[in-house]
Amino acid sequence: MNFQLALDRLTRDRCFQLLKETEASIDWIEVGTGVIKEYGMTIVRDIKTAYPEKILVADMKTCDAGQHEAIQAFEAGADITTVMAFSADRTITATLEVAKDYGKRVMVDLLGVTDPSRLIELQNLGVDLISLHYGKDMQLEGEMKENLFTLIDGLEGMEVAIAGGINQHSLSGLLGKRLDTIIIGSAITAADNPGQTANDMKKVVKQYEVDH
Ligand SMILES: O=C(CO)[C@H](O)[C@H](O)COP(=O)(O)O
Repeated sequence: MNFQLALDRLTRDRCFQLLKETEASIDWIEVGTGVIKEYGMTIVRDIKTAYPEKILVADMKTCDAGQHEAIQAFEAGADITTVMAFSADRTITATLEVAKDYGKRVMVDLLGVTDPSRLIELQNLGVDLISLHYGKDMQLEGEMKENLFTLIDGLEGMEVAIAGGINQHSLSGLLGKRLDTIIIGSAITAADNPGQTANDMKKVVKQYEVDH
């Protein structure tokens, strides 16, 4: 299972400091949407240059102009760019076409999607990587709900990531689910000791994998 660190609502210096502290525990680095809005594609480029061996996810949250934004992300060194599932099909296929040209990937963010039939449509469009997402603002109403998983009931042939307020307490409840990537942001980035927290959370995942 991949462990993805989401860098959100942080300064550039703090992003690099956090990466230094957590790099041994993380597999994928996500440059968060707000960080990209603040610093542009330069920070995606600079993080990829500093950590070329890590898979870099540019959380572009594209919802239109798919071709243009996918080119921006991949030219900056992203390995994966994100697109919103509610976008027009043409937006999604445009990003997939660019990803194919670059030999890169698209992660489709399911934020706001409640109808499982959209998953079938996405699969038919050629999507092979999705993220279940319980949004930052939704988190103000409580923790991620179990019904998020009904979207992927019986789904095969797609890699699944999950994000949304996952912390040390909720992590273990996710480990039995069919997940390929666990995305963790503030539980690590706002921790007193981010390096230790990332290490502890990664250990829980690794131990689960050894036991199952
Ligand atoms: O995409 C995001 C917000 O839109 C975040 O990257 C994702 O929610 C993970 O961060 P956190 O663990 O703090 O919720």
